[in-house]
Amino acid sequence: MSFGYNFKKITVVQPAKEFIDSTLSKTQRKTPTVIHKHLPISRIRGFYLRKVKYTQQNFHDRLEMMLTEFPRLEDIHPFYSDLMGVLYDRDHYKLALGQISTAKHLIDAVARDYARLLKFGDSLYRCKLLKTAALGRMCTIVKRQKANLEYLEEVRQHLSRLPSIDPTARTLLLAGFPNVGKSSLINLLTRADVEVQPYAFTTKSLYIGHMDYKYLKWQVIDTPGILDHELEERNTIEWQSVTALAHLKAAIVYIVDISEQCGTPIETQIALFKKIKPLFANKPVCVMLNKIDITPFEQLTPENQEMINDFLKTEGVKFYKTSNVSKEGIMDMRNAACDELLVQRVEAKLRGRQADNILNRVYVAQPKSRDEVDRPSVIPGNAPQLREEADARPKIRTERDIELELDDEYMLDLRKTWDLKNAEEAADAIPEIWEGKNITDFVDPDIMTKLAALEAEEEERAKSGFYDLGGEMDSDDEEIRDLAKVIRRKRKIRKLEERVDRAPIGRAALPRKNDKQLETNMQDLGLGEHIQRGRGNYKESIHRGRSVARKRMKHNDGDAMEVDGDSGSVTRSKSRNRSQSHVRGPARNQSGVRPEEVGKAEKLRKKAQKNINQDSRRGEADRRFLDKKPKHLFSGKRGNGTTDRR
Ligand SMILES: Nc1nc2c(ncn2[C@@H]2O[C@H](COP(=O)(O)OP(=O)(O)OP(=O)(O)O)[C@@H](O)[C@H]2O)c(=O)[nH]1
Ligand SMILES: [Mg+2]
Repeated sequence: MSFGYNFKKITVVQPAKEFIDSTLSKTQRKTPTVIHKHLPISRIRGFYLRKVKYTQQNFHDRLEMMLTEFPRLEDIHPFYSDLMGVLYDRDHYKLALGQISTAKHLIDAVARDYARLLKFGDSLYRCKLLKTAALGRMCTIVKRQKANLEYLEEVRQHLSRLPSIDPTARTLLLAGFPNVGKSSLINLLTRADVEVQPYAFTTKSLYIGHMDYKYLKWQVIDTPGILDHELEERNTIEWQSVTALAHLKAAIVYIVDISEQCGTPIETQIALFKKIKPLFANKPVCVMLNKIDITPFEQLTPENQEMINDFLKTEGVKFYKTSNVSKEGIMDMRNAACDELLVQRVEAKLRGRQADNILNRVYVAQPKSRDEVDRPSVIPGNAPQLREEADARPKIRTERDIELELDDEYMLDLRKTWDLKNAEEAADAIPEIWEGKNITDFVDPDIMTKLAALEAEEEERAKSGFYDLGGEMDSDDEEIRDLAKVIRRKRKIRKLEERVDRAPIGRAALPRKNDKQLETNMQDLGLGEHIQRGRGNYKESIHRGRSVARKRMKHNDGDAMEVDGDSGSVTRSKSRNRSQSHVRGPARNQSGVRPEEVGKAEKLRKKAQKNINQDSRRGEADRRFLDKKPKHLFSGKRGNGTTDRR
């Protein structure tokens, strides 16, 4: 709606029960849930106080939102104010909002009282009881608003479906008895598709349609029919029409069915017009004598003709004989009504202060000739001579001319235009500066000679066949590679075989790291290298060949060969695993650190971790949903069972 009312965007009003459920559930979800009686009492109090405050805040916010979103009857256009008054009962509406406001204050008061009481709570149990009482009282207050909330929701739904009538726009308002052809007319004038039926009270509420006239936008409003009786006896349906007639500054089109097909005598229709005429004060009024296709004016009974002739004498009202079926007179009537309204609106605007203000600000310039003298254009006498001189002057050869002349060979040289004291300096090199240093200062003056020498050397090498050797070595290379492949394969096979031999049956190999302590002990005893991995009993560990062999080799001991015995050429450890362990790098916390600084690094690591550990200690607020969809939050409506689990 362009005029500032947005009745369509009011938030849904939940029924009391759902309102309470969702608010309590929110408290449950958003506040800590674990407290212990051994904790300091201040913490216990804070825990429950938070729950009370949080619930109050939520109730408060939701109620406050209702109060701000539902329009206040005093603040909106009188048309809407009255229409809402008629449709929803002004008193009921105001009372409902008033009670919501009271409920809001009561909830605030409850929270305040219990917050005070909670300060004296001396045990978890008492604090909990106080919290329960506070929440319970708040819920009771909301529960009492059940009827109001339901009513407001109905109002909200109805409001959102009200036609978007702009009370200030250019409007044609159709009025008359039921069944005279108002809806037929709006369907003719606009694209509104209002229901047309041959019985009374087809239209039961206001309808709006839009049309263009004189490049302006117009709204046409169809109203329910009005019966001829006293104001007090009118029903809600009729009252809507009366409200529109009373408050909208529109051109009124009053329709009279002269064929009496609608079931109402002409006399009654004219009587109604006279009765509601005060509502038309200061508005352009057109009367349509409708359905002339059924009964033309001439075929009316003499009494009726006379009555209408009398009626025609009414001052300030224009009459048109029309038919919605043959469309006779419809456009004349519409144009006249619109024109009249336009004139009236312009006059009203000019009367207002706003128009004055605009005229004061706008100045419309109206040029006037200063005298009657004829002033033809003048060409100075020496003009041809000046032109000749200009032509005779030698032409300047521009850079563009040169470019066109030279075509591809052209090079833009901006230096030639430089105006220097010594003209030859124009071609000087300009020092190139990079990071505050002159680049030429860093150029090796002999770089070119050095490069030449290098190139000469390269050439020499190429000539002497230095680079040709590569191809010949290829065959040798391949042999070595093949051999390496065979060796690698053999090694792999042997490794696998050994593993098969040595695998303890039914017992997992003990990972080495678990034996740290024992290992060091063994090392202290000088047995470090003899730990038999994967076996439990270290005392029974066998001496392997390699380490001994190595030691002896260190001492140049000839007996080394004898220890292995089986092979004369290769000295090999009996444990392949062991023999390859030294290939693994140092421990992760030692790699990249100097050995003497390992301790220090470890200390630093622990220190850095300390704060993190302290901060991430799990507390009561670390609420985790082990169950991602806790039943009580997702299981929808509850049955008749207890609700005390909150
Ligand atoms: N012959 C004829 N019938 C018409 C004319 N205008 C309306 N009607 C008929 O009159 C009947 C009532 O027309 P509506 O347009 O529904 O009348 P209404 O004033 O909107 O009636 P309510 O909505 O009940 O107040 C319908 O059957 C129309 O076809 C007309 O100019 N000539
Ligand atoms: Mg109608």
